[in-house]
Amino acid sequence: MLRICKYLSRSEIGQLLIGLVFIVGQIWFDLKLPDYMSDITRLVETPGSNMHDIWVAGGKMLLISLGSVLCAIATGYVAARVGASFSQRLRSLEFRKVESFGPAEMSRFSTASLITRSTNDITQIQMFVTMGLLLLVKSPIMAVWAICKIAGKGVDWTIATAVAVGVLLVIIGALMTMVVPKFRSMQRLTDNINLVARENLTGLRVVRAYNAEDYQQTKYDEANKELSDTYLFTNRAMSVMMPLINTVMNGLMLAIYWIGAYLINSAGIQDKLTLFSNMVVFSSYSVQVIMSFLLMSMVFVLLPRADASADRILEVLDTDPMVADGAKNAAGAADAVTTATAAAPKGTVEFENVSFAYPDSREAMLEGITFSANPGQTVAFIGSTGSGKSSLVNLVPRFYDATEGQVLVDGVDVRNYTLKALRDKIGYVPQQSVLFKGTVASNIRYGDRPQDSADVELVDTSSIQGRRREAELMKYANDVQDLGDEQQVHKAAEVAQADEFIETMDGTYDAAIAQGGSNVSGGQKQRLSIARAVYRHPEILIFDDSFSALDFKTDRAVRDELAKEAKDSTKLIVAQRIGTIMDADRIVVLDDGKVVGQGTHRELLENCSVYREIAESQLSPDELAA
Ligand SMILES: Nc1ncnc2c1ncn2[C@@H]1O[C@H](COP(=O)(O)OP(=O)(O)OP(=O)(O)O)[C@@H](O)[C@H]1O
Repeated sequence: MLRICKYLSRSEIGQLLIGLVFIVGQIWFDLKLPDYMSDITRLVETPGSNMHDIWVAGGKMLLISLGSVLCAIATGYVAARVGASFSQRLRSLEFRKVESFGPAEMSRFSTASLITRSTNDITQIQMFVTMGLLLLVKSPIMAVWAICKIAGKGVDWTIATAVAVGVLLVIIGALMTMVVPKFRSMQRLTDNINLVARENLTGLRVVRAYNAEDYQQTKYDEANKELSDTYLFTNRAMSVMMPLINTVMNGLMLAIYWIGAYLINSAGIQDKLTLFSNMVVFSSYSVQVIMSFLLMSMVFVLLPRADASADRILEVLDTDPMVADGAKNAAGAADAVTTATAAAPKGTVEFENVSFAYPDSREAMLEGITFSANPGQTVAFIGSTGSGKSSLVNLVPRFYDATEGQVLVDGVDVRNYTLKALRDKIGYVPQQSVLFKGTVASNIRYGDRPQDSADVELVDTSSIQGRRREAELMKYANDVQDLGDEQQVHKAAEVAQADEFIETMDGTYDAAIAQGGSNVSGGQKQRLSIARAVYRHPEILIFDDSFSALDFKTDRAVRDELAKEAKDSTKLIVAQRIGTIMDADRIVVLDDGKVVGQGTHRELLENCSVYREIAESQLSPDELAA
């Protein structure tokens, strides 16, 4: 928990210190009250006291109570402010970190867990900062202060209070031993329930089609029951805490008055009044002592969960992605990039004896891959399912790094580029098209522009200047989003053969796209994904089986348009259909992670048996002979 505090900003630490002053003020006011109570008791008991003096003492008590309330409000205000801005920063930091993660880190954490970590876990931290941190500070100060106030006012009463505190500590200790491990497991169970719910929602159609609702329901019920049982256990255990503490508190009162009665009874007439007044004061302070332990026990309820959450958040924040920024790896990478870029023509892609194994696998998936693609050329990859085509093209934008050999773009090892510089050169169309909630146009002009900076500034929203800066940045981001060049958006859609169906949509380019593109067809999604890549005018276009959902005619039309409009871009195309790639300048045939043939369609038909088999299974004898 302490480690996460290093993410507190200076202004937040300052505000917490101000909060501390208010807490001390509140305690001072609270502990001042019994003094006036004692005065009033003495005045009431003393024959001939002036009524005016009692009113004055009562008035002071009221003012002191008001002071305590004001301090409590101020403390709550400061704590809420710090809690909100701190959790906002943690969420932003976690989001940034997750954005830098590659597939390896994503599979290590799982999407469901990352969502819980940036929502539920951060809420635990926020709750702790807003409530727990103050209690953590307040309760010991209050306990020590109250004990100092009663020290020396009566040995018997002090012993009774010490016994009550001892009993209280045993109760709290026993309860905490039972519930803390459960509190810790709660976050993991929340992950689990998110995982099951997410899987069910994303696979809803399959679940329905296979009548698997009962199966999913059982899975969800199991996860749900486990979480509910844990909640129930902890809440039941905690529900006995309050009555027990109340019993201890009432028992202590009883003991103080009982002891008091004995003491007053056996005291001389002149000491009776002092003893009585001491007893009243003592009982008030002992309540404060017990209250401070009660507050401490509340801290123990919040702390274990916040502590577990802090560990989970830090686990994400401390993870360095396997694919690191080039500038960090190689000193002077920027120079290397500039020099090499000047030397090699833009858009060159070379694989030099590249081997690759997935992080969780010992066997190499790709072995000894060597080929090159010159600017403007189309290089296609074909091979049976699982032969490693996607794994190969994924090495260019560095979703993974080669385990051996080198992948070079424009003559420079991709590991030497900053990720932004490298990815600015690339337009990537994934195997499964991904669209984002927004409009058709916002999906086509999606992404950073090359001139944009790599990182958005992380502002400190705990200060007024920070919140102003945040508003400015958000306004800028919104303005920039609306800026895209309309003509280029239309042109990209034309190249991807998406313009026709966009024109028929309600609102055309401003038509709404639902989350994940669920309101357009698979082929339409693919075309919009292609348009998004084309819009960037990148040096290198990567199509990972991106024509599979297109009919033959559209497939042909897209390739013709690409040849015209993106003639300067190097195109790497992964495909299953021979028809899609037979015009490519070079076709690389993969089998079980190795290159088994390279050349043009004609050359491969003659000298690559794997290619010939694929071709014969897809083309008619006339087409083969053509
Ligand atoms: N993230 C991963 N972790 C471990 N192994 C993986 C991962 N992704 C793919 N593989 C394995 O790598 C092999 C090649 O997968 P890849 O997706 O590159 O094949 P592909 O040729 O593109 O197949 P397809 O034509 O079906 O898309 C497969 O055997 C697959 O099981």
